[in-house]
Amino acid sequence: MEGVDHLAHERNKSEFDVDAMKIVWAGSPHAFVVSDRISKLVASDPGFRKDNRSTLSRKELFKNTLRKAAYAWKTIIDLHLSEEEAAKLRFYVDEPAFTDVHWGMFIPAIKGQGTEEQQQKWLPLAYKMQIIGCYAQTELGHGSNVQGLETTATFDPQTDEFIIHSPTLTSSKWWPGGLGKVATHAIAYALLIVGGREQGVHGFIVQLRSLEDHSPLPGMTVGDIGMKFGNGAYNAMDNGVLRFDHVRIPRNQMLMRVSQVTCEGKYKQSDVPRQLVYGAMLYVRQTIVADASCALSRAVCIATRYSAVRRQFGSQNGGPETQVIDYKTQQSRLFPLLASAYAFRFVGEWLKWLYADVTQRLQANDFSTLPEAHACTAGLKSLTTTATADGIEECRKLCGGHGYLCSSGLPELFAVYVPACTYEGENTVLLLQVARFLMKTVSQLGSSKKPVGTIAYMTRVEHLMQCRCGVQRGFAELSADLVEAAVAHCQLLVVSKFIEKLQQEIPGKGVKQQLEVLCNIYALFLLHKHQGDFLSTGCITPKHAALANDELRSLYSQVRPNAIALVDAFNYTDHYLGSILGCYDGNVYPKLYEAAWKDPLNESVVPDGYHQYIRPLLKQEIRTARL
Ligand SMILES: CCCCCCCCCC/C=C\CCCCCCC/C=C/C(=O)SCCNC(=O)CCNC(=O)[C@H](O)C(C)(C)COP(=O)(O)OP(=O)(O)OC[C@H]1O[C@@H](n2cnc3c(N)ncnc32)[C@H](O)[C@@H]1OP(=O)(O)O
Ligand SMILES: Cc1cc2nc3c(=O)[nH]c(=O)nc-3n(C[C@H](O)[C@H](O)[C@H](O)COP(=O)(O)OP(=O)(O)OC[C@H]3O[C@@H](n4cnc5c(N)ncnc54)[C@H](O)[C@@H]3O)c2cc1C
Repeated sequence: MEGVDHLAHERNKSEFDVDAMKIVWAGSPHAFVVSDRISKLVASDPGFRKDNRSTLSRKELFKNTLRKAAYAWKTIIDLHLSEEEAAKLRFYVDEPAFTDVHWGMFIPAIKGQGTEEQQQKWLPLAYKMQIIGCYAQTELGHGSNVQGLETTATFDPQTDEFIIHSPTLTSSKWWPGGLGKVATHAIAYALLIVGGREQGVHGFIVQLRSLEDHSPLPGMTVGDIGMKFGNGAYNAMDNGVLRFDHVRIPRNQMLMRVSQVTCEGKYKQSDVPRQLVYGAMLYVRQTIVADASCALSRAVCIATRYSAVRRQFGSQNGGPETQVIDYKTQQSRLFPLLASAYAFRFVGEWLKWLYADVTQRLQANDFSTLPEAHACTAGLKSLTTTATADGIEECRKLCGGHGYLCSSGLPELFAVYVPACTYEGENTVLLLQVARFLMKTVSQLGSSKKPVGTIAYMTRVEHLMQCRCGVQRGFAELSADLVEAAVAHCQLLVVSKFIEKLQQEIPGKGVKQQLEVLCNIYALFLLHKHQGDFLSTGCITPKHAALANDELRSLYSQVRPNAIALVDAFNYTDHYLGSILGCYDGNVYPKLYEAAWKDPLNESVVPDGYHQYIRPLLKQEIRTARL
């Protein structure tokens, strides 16, 4: 039935002010207004249609992405959108594209690592998209180990230039988004060699393609690396390969905020720590954490709405069957994910604040909080992306067979999302960074250097004081356990930031109560999942574990009547959700039925290939047919 809200009875059950929750989710009334307006603008514009993506060939998909990116840019200019509105537009267009890396990595790298002069020269061009940049760090042979990169940048004092070269096959740049077919420029990372001495990896601005006809400049071999996981999905992005053959660039194209090379060939290090070369990664990891809550909430919204529509078993006297959302097993799989989506939202908000704080300090040459910011961005990026990728897949299973259809939106969401566990730092490698930071802190316990901020709790953990002398030994041997410790530390961060959020004033009838329920679910679910660790370390008793489990069940019952309203609070349009199972009105079956007939296979009743392959088989003519 068109126009009927099949989930109205669910919405009527809710016990809190959904509009007020929408503002909490968006972050502020202003953020809500912007997000709401831009999401509707994108949804209502046929230029941003995306429902046909899964049936396009790679070339069609890519060209369509180019068209959309150009159209989005035109929209931004025509409507005079602010940077905030433009970023929302990119978000709701919902398609990975070269523009993400241009705005998300190329520009931040120049801002963070370029001198004032370099920023003045390059940023205006980049902001107007008169040049399009990518971030070329990873190589065929080296991704995680940045110090192991093989591309060289050798200074030639005769010409005042760097010679950028790929000495081996494994030194070919491999993976950078936008590099394959679009970018005109790259921030290329290379081992700096000055006067025959290696000075570590640095970033260089390198022009790749002609600004006249887009052909690669002399000395560049560049192309796309090929199809990736999932049809459609991340294949809209032209991840690329690039080889340099003694490419010369002017000396002033080395990003020189951290260190400089003079025209006489002297290498000078400023007071700025070398780690700032990694600054763009710090920035992107922080945005990835914020994005995790979006991806997870989207999957949870689909699975929750569909779970309220779907009925199986339990019919009494010919009445309707039971909504699957009423099964305790469904609730125990779904509601912790709902709670996680909210938890990641708030920790993402906090991380944004932390990032802004560290950036401000860095500008004032205060580098004291950089290690903590690195540990937090790395650890939370790892934790939230792993949980989100797993959560999306769980949501697909929660939708049963229909979840496997592309029209559920979940396969594509998973395929687009799952590389977040690898890019911007492989998740285990990042957890090892957190472990290193934690172990360093433990080794300093008892000294005059008191842990502050997110590690202040360590002084209160007596057990840590006892093991501090042994922590410098056996890091590699114990790394699997240390990674678990790093996860636990990050979980503590997520829980504590959720609790801090609840200590703020939160207006709206019943809103705070709902958030308290979700916070308790998040914390108790973790306790339940890791109860073996809690019990074996004596942190809780078996009685505590049983109580936690009882409490969880009671909390699930409290969420149940509010579940649909809690996902409505994400305020996602049907366009953004891209899912028949998750559509706002819950009118799932007619929409699924209708969509099936739009599949290209159904364009003809008798399929192409019938006369060639099916008929000969049926007629037992297969041995004589030319296949
Ligand atoms: C107006 C219009 C507007 C339109 C708007 C549109 C908006 C669009 C916006 C889009 C926004 C965002 C979207 C982004 C899109 C993202 C797409 C994703 C694309 C993917 C890109 C990539 O993957 S890039 C490549 C990433 N690569 C990695 O992450 C490599 C991982 N490896 C590392 O980071 C390091 O090598 C490693 C951390 C493993 C270091 O290992 P190690 O060798 O042991 O360490 P060293 O190098 O020696 O370093 C030693 C010390 O440095 C510390 N440290 C390391 N990293 C950092 C860091 N980042 N910050 C600070 N400190 C760091 C380390 O801990 C050591 O410290 P110590 O004290 O010595 O122990
Ligand atoms: C979709 C996508 C987009 C990307 N975009 C870009 C881009 O725009 N620009 C760019 O420069 N790069 C990009 N990358 C590359 C990405 O940053 C790297 O793939 C990532 O950093 C992981 O490095 P790797 O591939 O070398 O993995 P590896 O390090 O080879 O990982 C393989 C395995 O080894 C393990 N491992 C590695 N080191 C250790 C260790 N020290 N201890 C224990 N275990 C270890 C890992 O945990 C993992 O299980 C992209 C990648 C993808 C998938």
